Amino acid sequence: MTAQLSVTETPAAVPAPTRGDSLPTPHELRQRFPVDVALRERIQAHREAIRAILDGRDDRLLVVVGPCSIHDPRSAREYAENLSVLARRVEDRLLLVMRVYVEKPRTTVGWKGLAYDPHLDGSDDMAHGLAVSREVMRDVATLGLPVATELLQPMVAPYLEDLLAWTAIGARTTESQVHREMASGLEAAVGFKNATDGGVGVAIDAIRAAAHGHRHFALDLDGRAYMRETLGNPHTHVVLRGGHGQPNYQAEAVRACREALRQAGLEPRLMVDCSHANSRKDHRRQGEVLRSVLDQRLAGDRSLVGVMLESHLREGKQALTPGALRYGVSITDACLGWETTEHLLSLAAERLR
Ligand SMILES: O=C[C@H](O)[C@H](O)COP(=O)(O)O
Ligand SMILES: C=C(OP(=O)(O)O)C(=O)O
Repeated sequence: MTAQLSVTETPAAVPAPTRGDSLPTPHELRQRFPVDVALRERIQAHREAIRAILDGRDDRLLVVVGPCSIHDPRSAREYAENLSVLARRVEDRLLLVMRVYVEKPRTTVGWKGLAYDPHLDGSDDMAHGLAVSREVMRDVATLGLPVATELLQPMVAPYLEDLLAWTAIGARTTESQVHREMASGLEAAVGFKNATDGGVGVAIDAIRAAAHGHRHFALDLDGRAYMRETLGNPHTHVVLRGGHGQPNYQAEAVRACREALRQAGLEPRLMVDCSHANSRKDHRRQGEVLRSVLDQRLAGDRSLVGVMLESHLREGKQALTPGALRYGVSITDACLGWETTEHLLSLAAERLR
């Protein structure tokens, strides 16, 4: 017999999603913030420099460094100016790439980044968010710095990817087929983070999947759906970021990952994220992790091709309290301050000389 619902048990109606504002197409934003020939060549040179490090043709250390998230274009530009000066000072031993992270993956909910909510007030002015994200990235690249970001929402990629020299696929999306497909068609090198539980296997699977060509659903520069055919991206690597509060930057964990890569028939190349679970979310510990990576490199481990640091103008983090934000302080994960960052990277270059 069919169960009857009494009047009081009427199921609640599921609210239909509402249609918000239209967004500009990637083509429109590329026209508004164009990349001229000189800048395009510079970005290509940045990509090539990163590929050379990954291929072992350049023995410098790749350093992806910058704010956990960009929330204020002015402080991002000031940070980029500082970093570009430092980049020139250490360029003989380090290739500095700036984190310009405009999308944030959240464990549950929270502010999702500049591209989503540029006014930091829940108004989610995404049209402006995309524009300001592209503008900041272009400014950073114009200063001569290679740009890194995490690509989270595949629809966002066509708005930004011509500006990117290095891309992360985050711990929460490394296992996603959609992200592996996207990575397989990027010109920039891609770092796949290990999973949030510390599992490295998903990042190794991701490298194999992204190395393949794919046909997948995508949007073109005019926002039309199409079938995208990719050739596969051979310039990818694992990023060890620790998991569930346990670090995985120490020699034993690095050796285990290197072996797993070899067994999968892949080049052993790794980046260590000095933040996240590797610092146990204490930004002050990032220096310790960096020192360990340098010790391992100097002891002969050439599989360690890069490090990542979360750093802003000022140390720590702050709650997102509209109208009461301190300039240059992260509103997502806690970061190293500029002076400490400069000191650590100057020392790192000195040790590698
Ligand atoms: O890198 C930033 C955070 O670790 C990541 O976005 C998750 O943040 P949440 O756990 O605060 O949501
Ligand atoms: C979100 C990030 O890292 P993960 O994916 O490792 O948590 C990040 O680097 O900003």
